[in-house]
Amino acid sequence: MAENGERLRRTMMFVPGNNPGMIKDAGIYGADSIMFDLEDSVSLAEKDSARNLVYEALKSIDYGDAELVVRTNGLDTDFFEADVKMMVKAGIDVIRIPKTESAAMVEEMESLVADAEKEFGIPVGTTHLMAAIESAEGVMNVLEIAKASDRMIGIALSAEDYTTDLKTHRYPNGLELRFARNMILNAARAAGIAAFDTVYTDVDNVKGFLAETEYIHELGYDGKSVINPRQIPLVNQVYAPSEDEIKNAENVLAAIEKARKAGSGVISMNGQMVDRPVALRAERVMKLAKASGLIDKEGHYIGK
Ligand SMILES: CC(=O)SCCNC(=O)CCNC(=O)[C@H](O)C(C)(C)COP(=O)(O)OP(=O)(O)OC[C@H]1O[C@@H](n2cnc3c(N)ncnc32)[C@H](O)[C@@H]1OP(=O)(O)O
Ligand SMILES: O=C([O-])CC(=O)C(=O)O
Ligand SMILES: [Mg+2]
Repeated sequence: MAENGERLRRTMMFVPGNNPGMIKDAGIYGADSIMFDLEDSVSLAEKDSARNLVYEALKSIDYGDAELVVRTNGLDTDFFEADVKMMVKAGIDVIRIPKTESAAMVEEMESLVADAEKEFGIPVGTTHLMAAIESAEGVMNVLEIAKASDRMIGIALSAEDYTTDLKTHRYPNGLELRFARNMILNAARAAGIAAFDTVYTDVDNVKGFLAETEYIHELGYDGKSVINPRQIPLVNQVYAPSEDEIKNAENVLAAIEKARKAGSGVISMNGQMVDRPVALRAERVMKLAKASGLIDKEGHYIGK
């Protein structure tokens, strides 16, 4: 399984935990993170068999560099403890907590995960957590949720449940999600973790999906939960920097290096001030360019 820590998470693909075919092939589509779902895509009758299926897949299938995530059933269900135990035993990278409403819920999950790590001889702290924000209560408490544990790598908007809770539904312009999207992004940044946007369920609507992805990319989101492999290249396309952005980032990094050698933290580049935040943005552009296959080993633009 992949290392956690600072990594690109443009796409996190939901894979229903009761679907052997989808589970078997989930690694071939190039998702940055693969999320096996034991919660809402699995019927009550299939909860135990899905858990076993995902466990066996994690033990036997090579998913390459993808980060492996599982969405367990909720803390208030009869399946939650067994889900956590088996997924930790399988060595999952990240557990996605559904319908998170408070720091106490993250702490409860953390305690169970720590017990399982001890039981299975896994170093305590290995398994990371993320929280899905799916209700008004979750949005109002999002900062305490984001900061609730050192294991937290991200928080995600889950707009299907959230709009149901708000007594609205999803509209093409996304106005009903504005408050939650801004709250979640700001809480993630305040806590130093990743922010993921919600799924887009109208899988055949490429135009609508691209518009939503461009919007959350502009807001600053790290990436998006997706439900279908066809959505992966579309997200990657939006997150791929342009030639101009890459060349500018190269110049910024060269300029800041020149400044550093001269003992300064700031330099002028074609009349524009370059300092630390500009350099940090340039580094992120280069990281995305590399992931998008747009630069060579030396870090130079090689085109699309
Ligand atoms: C509100 C929530 O909780 S959302 C999260 C829970 N929901 C999910 O996890 C849904 C996951 N997605 C799916 O089940 C499906 O993609 C659907 C129902 C949305 C669309 O189904 P289809 O239109 O039949 O998919 P499509 O024709 O694009 O499938 C193409 C291929 O991709 C595979 N595929 C589709 N979705 C996924 C997926 N999420 N993970 C892995 N493989 C997938 C299919 O098995 C198919 O493979 P094949 O060509 O080898 O047969
Ligand atoms: O996390 C998601 O985007 C999917 C989900 O459960 C929801 O929208 O309620
Ligand atoms: Mg949900």
